[in-house]
Amino acid sequence: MKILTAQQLKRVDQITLEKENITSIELMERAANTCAEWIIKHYKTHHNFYIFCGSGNNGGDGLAIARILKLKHYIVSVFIVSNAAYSDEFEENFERWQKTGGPTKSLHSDDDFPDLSNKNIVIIDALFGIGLNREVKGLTATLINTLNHADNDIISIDIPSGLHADNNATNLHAPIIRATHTLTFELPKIALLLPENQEFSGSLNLLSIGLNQNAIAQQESNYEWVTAAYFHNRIPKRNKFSHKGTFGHVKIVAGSLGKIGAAILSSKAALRTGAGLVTAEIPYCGYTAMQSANPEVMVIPNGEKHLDKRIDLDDYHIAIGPGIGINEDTEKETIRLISRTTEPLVIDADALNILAEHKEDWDKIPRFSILTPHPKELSRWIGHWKNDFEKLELTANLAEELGIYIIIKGAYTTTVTPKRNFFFNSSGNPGMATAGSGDVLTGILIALLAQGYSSEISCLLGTYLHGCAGDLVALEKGEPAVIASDIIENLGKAYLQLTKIPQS
Ligand SMILES: NC(=O)C1=CN([C@@H]2O[C@H](COP(=O)(O)OP(=O)(O)OC[C@H]3O[C@@H](n4cnc5c(N)ncnc54)[C@H](O)[C@@H]3O)[C@@H](O)[C@H]2O)[C@@H](O)CC1
Ligand SMILES: Nc1ncnc2c1ncn2[C@@H]1O[C@H](COP(=O)(O)OP(=O)(O)O)[C@@H](O)[C@H]1O
Ligand SMILES: [K+]
Repeated sequence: MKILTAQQLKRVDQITLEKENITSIELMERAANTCAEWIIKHYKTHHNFYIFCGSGNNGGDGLAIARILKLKHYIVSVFIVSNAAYSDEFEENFERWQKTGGPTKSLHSDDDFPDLSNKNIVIIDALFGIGLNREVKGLTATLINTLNHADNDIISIDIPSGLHADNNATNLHAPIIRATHTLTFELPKIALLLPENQEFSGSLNLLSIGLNQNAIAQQESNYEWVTAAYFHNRIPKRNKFSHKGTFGHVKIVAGSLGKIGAAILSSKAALRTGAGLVTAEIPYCGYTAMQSANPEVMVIPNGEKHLDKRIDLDDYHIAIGPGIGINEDTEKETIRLISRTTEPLVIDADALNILAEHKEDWDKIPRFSILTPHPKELSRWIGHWKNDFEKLELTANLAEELGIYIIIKGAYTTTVTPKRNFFFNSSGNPGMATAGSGDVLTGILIALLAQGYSSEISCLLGTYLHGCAGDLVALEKGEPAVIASDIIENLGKAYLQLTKIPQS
């Protein structure tokens, strides 16, 4: 699903109106109904809503939501930041709201702000949507700060008011609503997916309002939101006569004294993702641990406590890095490895840290290799970034120059491609911020490459499956209890969910 700019979304709104022969008011009514449905479902015990409306169509949404909730017997009050000009849809919905007889207050100064000492009152923020294009100032700025200081839940409609939908980088210190939940229409807005804006959106909920899908597909965008739908028809069935050779031989080059667990996790994840054969090349000190934990894995010992010998290539699909540590010998062998193969590698953890120090060797990294840095590791490759857009641009420069894929790990893990496309992963949860969860991703990625998936699909499918398995664990055990081994154990279920193969 594409991620569009505010301007493109307005175009899509317009095409939807023409193609479906509906009015803007009718589309707004759809949007409001979907929001009201969500609110009623999630706030069963709250009966009192304060709805703050701006003068544009976001305010129009707020007024329509107010009416729908009022007609369902909730206690609703509307507050309008007074303005010289209101949009037509606002005017129409204001009239409809007034007919319900619900209370309305115009805000002319902060003396008009309501008392928010009752924490059970739920605030609905319909001040600004994606039409906002400059910093919020004056009374609305004061109102946003006041709402942020209250302890009430805030539900933002479409986007937290004050946030610029496309690029908020220069607006970070402006007044912006800090929502508990954001109900955004149809597609996520790019600003909602970037870590620098994390304090604003709260839980992000995508609500479909039936925008024209062809119109969305026609818009040019190199930002994509990856959901289960992306993989429809992209995961081939296993051939009845296939054998373990069909699904590739993975080699996990990993581990050092005290960090053998990383190698165990990556190897197991590769098996659970469907690699035909898995060999772990690890220091001898991990031999027994690996054989006991993963009897299916073959082991090639390399070094005593750390990797210090030449790594054989053979026909392996190789991932290198988890737990290898930073040691002179290991450094030498890592660089030797990238220089000797043209097959895509998965490069993670300390292999990333080692290579970050050897810029002169970067051009030896095989094309279409996959690098999996978390932001700290990434900064060793691209240096400091001023904002998240610059981070994406600098990463794309590197991906393009070296012809590689870079997976920036974190919430909404982002795959950056050599063609400068950015894929944001929709699955996963903060429970996955736990030791070894990145090692699991490495095993998944190399197993997908071994099975013949392209580097691009391996990145997208790998990050999606990883997140989906993490979500299944969180659902069952709660986010704090998620551990890397559980993610591995749920890879099968995640795969079944994605391919909808009935479980018998
Ligand atoms: N048919 C449609 O167009 C639909 C629109 N929808 C809603 O409409 C929203 C977009 O509405 P609009 O384009 O009217 O814009 P907004 O309601 O987001 O607000 C922008 C309005 O505020 C003014 N403004 C911009 N920056 C300002 C600032 N810093 N200080 C004060 N005023 C400022 C603009 O001139 C404009 O009047 C969406 O986010 C969504 O909530 C939804 O109802 C879906 C359907
Ligand atoms: N808040 C989050 N939401 C979703 N996924 C997350 C979050 N935090 C971390 N993750 C995922 O967990 C993994 C952590 O990897 P990494 O930092 O390399 O951990 P480790 O080195 O312990 O294995 C990544 O795949 C990352 O995307
Ligand atoms: K809003």
